Amino acid sequence: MNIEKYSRGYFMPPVKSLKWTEREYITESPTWCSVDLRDGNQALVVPMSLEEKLEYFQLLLQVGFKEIEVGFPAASETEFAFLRRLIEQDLIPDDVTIQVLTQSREHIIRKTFEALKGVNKAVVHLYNSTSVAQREQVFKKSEEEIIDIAVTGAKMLKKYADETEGDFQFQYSPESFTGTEVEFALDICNRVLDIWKPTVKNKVIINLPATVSISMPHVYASQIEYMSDHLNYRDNVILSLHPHNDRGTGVADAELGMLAGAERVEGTLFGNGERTGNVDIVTLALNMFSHGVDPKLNFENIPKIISMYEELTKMKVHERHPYGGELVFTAFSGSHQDAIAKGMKWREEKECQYWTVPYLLIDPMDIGRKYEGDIIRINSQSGKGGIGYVLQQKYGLDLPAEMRESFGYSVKNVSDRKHKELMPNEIYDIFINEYVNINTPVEFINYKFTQNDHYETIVSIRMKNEVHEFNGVGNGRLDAISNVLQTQLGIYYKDLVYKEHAQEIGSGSNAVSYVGITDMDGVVYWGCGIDADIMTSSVKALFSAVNKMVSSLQLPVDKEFILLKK
Ligand SMILES: CC(=O)SCCNC(=O)CCNC(=O)[C@H](O)C(C)(C)COP(=O)(O)OP(=O)(O)OC[C@H]1O[C@@H](n2cnc3c(N)ncnc32)[C@H](O)[C@@H]1OP(=O)(O)O
Ligand SMILES: CC(C)C(=O)C(=O)O
Repeated sequence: MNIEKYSRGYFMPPVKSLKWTEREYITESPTWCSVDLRDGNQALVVPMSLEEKLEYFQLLLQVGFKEIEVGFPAASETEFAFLRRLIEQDLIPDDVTIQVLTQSREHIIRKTFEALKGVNKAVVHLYNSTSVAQREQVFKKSEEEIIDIAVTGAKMLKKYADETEGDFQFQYSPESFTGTEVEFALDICNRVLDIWKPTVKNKVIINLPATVSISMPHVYASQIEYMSDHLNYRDNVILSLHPHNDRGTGVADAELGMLAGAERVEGTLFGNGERTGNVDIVTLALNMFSHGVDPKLNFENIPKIISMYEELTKMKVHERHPYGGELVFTAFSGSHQDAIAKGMKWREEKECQYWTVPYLLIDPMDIGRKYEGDIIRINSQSGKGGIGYVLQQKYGLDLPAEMRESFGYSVKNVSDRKHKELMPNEIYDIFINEYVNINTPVEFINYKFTQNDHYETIVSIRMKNEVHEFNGVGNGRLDAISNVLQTQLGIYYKDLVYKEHAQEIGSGSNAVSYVGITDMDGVVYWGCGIDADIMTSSVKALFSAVNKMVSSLQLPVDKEFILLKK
């Protein structure tokens, strides 16, 4: 690769400006300005139609934006008509301020104010490019001539605003700020401010865009801090950021920029915008949770926001997109699933105030995602914790820890062989087929018990189509039946373990029992019984475990019953 072709194209402030490094976190949310309908829209393959813009505008209102750049009215008929529609049909709520963008060219400014006629209030946003590259290559102008574009535009805005009814606030962006010498950017902004003379009542927005992000975020933060410290009329200036994401650091730029003194951020939903996009306001806003700060935007139903966004922009939210992506709350891998399942249980038991579940930055439910099917999904990388969690959450089956392990391997193997993710119903089917009410080759039919100082049983068992009755005794009922299996059928095992619970999910409320037995070589076999009757469920669990052992050891079953060598 031809690395000699590249070098740094940004400028550090003339004096080091690093106070932001000492601020640990953001203490309040900035003023958000959505530029979806302008910067986002201008980057779409097919910009939105008027009706689509109207629908998107409603979406932005629902999310809670109070400042919305609605377009570049001089750009096209649709842009112009959209603004007219908003004004004429009184679609702008009183607590929302719309914003429009204009170049510093008189016919464009005139058209912009024509489009604004009748508006109650609006931000009029003037820009011109200031970077070395743009001055030299695009405008072919000196610094003074570039300043003149800005100053002339600022004067024109003032003139047209004076001639037009409505409250107008002004915004200026030294476009391509990140490629501009910081002193020059400061000078041009101050020259514009001198024209507009901001007051407490009518503050001016100075917007410092990372039009193209060309440095690491700490450089941008230092540039912002320097500007914040040296701008004239600072108390009457709202310092705004407009990061793009060329280096993949749009969010970092915005966060460090806020630490450095910015009070406002322009961005878009899911980061739509020119090239790699504008900074993603969904991410920035939800990141506020990690500072314990209320972002004052409502993303309670992110699935609905995504579906509207995708429909209107024809863009896709990537599966790994922070917060919004389909897979961002999903763990496939075993150790993550195990930690999440334990963390969720801990949270339930301890009634924790703060969200601390491992691997999950926020509670997915807070943004309209669900636990079921979202958090833990199963493939060949999964483990017993996650697989057990799915069975428990979806089907109310709380397997003993040791059984989870053995079942976990069965499920992983199926997923590995089939080379696919397994859905909860497939996992359930594997469980039912492998463990529940297994009745071949030794089929449990029924039992009777009598109780003295011990239990006596008569148990009916079918083998090879013939039903036999056996008598047995034991300390408990399950023990009595287990003794029949061992002493009369010759199916020997040891270390019987047992667990049961009510199945609260699904139809009816069945009892679920789990039995583990160990053969003479130390191999453990598990079975499960599900039945309306708790005793029957435990007997079925025992027979299931026994049948698994008989089948695995290929023990002969005939009229003479099973004769074990050991
Ligand atoms: C970083 C950003 O996102 S900035 C916003 C960019 N958005 C858009 O461009 C979308 C909407 N734009 C448009 O529809 C059109 O570009 C219009 C209507 C604004 C202007 O259209 P046109 O005049 O036909 O074409 P074009 O945009 O190519 O104009 C370029 C001219 O404007 C000048 N120019 C560009 N930006 C500015 C500015 N901010 N202020 C003053 N002049 C400017 C250029 O130097 C060039 O001048 P030249 O003709 O002397 O060479
Ligand atoms: C108009 C300005 C703010 C812009 O969109 C940019 O610089 O990216």
